[in-house]
Amino acid sequence: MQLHFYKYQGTGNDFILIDNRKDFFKNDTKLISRLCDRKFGIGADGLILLQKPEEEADDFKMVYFNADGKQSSMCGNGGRCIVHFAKFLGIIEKEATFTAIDGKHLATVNPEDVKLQMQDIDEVSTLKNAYFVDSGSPHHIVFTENVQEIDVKANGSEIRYNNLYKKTGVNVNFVEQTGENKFYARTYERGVEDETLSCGTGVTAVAIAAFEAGLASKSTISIDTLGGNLQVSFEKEDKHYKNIWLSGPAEQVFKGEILC
Ligand SMILES: N[C@@H](CCC[C@H](N)C(=O)O)C(=O)O
Repeated sequence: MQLHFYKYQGTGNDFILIDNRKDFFKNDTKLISRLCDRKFGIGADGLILLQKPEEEADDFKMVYFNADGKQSSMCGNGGRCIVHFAKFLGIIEKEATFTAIDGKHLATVNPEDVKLQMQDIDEVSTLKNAYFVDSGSPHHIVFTENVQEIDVKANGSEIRYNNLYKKTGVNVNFVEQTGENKFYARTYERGVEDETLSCGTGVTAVAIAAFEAGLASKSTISIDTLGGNLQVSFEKEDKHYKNIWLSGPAEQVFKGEILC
């Protein structure tokens, strides 16, 4: 079969997007990992299916797979890319409502960025020298100095496979404070098993952890990644973080067909 695909990137976190409203693409771990392979396939950190909505109020449904071919939890950058794709396909104009594995999301598209509403966060766990936040995907967060010098793949994989997480895995973020309400984050992603250039649920988790740790005082936080800048804004009510929005650029890079 010839598979028609679109390649997207959101701050360097890259994805294969497939319009699967006609339901022709069936989940196939081996095929998805080959399509995501940078030598034998198209190359991507993950693959995303845009499906017909299951709920009447939605514009579409998002189904996300990591580069290892397995379906996973929420992808924030992928969520921003699929909203851009939905606009390209003419499904939406400036606003979107869609359902992903973690629930309902709202989004807006402008020429310069896509803003995506993330799920509310009720719990920030304090660990030994680290934080844990589930922002749709599970994130371990370490605040550190000299983040550019860290071997993210080696240190991240050690944490991802340790006894605390080895059953389900975790994404690992190394974060340096670079200014007032400004941070630099580097992320080891579960399912890619390597550092990616950016992680949307990762920076969301980092912003909430930074606020909770008293390292940030504003409710809009700027986070640089290897692939560009993302902004996270939120409101805190008691212990509850709500109205969380992740904003940043998303771009269609190319489209093509691949034999599979
Ligand atoms: N790149 C993503 C996160 C994708 C999911 C993650 N690898 C996991 O399996 O938890 C993002 O932008 O949020």
